[in-house]
Amino acid sequence: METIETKIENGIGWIILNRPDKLNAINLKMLEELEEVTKNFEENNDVKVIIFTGNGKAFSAGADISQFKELNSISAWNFAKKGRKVMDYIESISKPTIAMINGYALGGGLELALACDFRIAAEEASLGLPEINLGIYPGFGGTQRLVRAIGKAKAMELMMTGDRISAKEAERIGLVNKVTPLSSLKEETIKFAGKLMEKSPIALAILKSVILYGNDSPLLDGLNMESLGWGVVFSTEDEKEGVNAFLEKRKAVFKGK
Ligand SMILES: CC(C)(COP(=O)(O)OP(=O)(O)OC[C@H]1O[C@@H](n2cnc3c(N)ncnc32)[C@H](O)[C@@H]1OP(=O)(O)O)[C@@H](O)C(=O)NCCC(=O)NCCSC(=O)CCO
Repeated sequence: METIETKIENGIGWIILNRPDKLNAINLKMLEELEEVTKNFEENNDVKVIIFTGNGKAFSAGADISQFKELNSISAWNFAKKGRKVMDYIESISKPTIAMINGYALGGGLELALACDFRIAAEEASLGLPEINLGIYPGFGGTQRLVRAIGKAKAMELMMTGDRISAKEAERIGLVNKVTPLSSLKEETIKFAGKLMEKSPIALAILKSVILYGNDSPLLDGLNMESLGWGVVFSTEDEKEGVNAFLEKRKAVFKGK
C-alpha cells in the first residue's frame, strides 16, 4: 500500500494512514486503499475489531487540498461521491470500528472518524470541519453524520464557523467517546477493543446494523428491526453459551457461531 500501513495483532486489524508529511491528507489513492483494506479486514476471520489511526502528528487533516486545483464541478462531485462511498462502506461493515484520534482530525479526517462506531482521542487532538474556510463545505458525509452525532445546533456551529475544538470539548458534546493523554492512547484504545472482543461477534454485528438502520428510519421501522434481529440472535450458539454461562455462574466464552 502506498498511503496506508496495515497489521493484524491479537484480533485487531490496524489501518494506519501513512502520509505524515502531509498530515495524512486523504487523496484518491488513499480512498481506494482504505476501501480495499477495510474490505479485506471485514472478510478476514482473524480480525475482530478494526482500529483506524494516523502516523505522525495527525489522524488526518482532511481531503488533500492540493488536488482541488484540478477539480471542476463534475470531477469534484465524483471525488465527493467516492469519499462518501468509502465512508458509507466503513460505517456499514459488520465488525466494530474505532477511530484512534492521535492528533488533528479535520475535514475528511473527522468524517472518517464519524464513519467509525467509536472515537477515542488524545488530549492533544484538535477536531473540526474547517471546509468553510476554503469556500466549500464537508463532502464526505459530515453534513449528515455530524448532525446525527451531536445535534443540529452544535453541528451547524462547527460547520458554519469552521472552528476547531479540543478533544475535551469534543467529549463534552458527545463527539468522542473517551479522551486520554497521547502517551496512553494506544493502550486505552486496545483496552476498549478488548471489551468488544469478549462479546459475541454475531450479536454485535446484528446490534450494530439495527442501531444504524434505526438511526435513519421512523421509530416503528427501527423497533420492528430490533425485534426481528432479536429473534435471529436466538438461533446462535453464542446466545446459548451466554445464557448457560449466566445460569452456571461462569464467564461466557463466545465463538461467533
Ligand atoms: C492542520 C493544520 C492546522 C496544521 O498546521 P501546521 O501544523 O502548521 O502544519 P502545516 O505546515 O500546515 O501542514 C504540514 C504539511 O501538510 C500539508 N497539509 C496539511 N493539511 C493538508 C490537506 N488537507 N491537504 C493537503 N495538504 C495538507 C501542508 O500543506 C504541509 O505540507 P508542506 O508540503 O510541508 O507545505 C493545517 O495544515 C491545516 O489547516 N490544514 C488544512 C485543514 C483543512 O482545511 N481540512 C479540510 C480539507 S477539505 C476536506 O476535507 C473535504 C472533505 O470534506
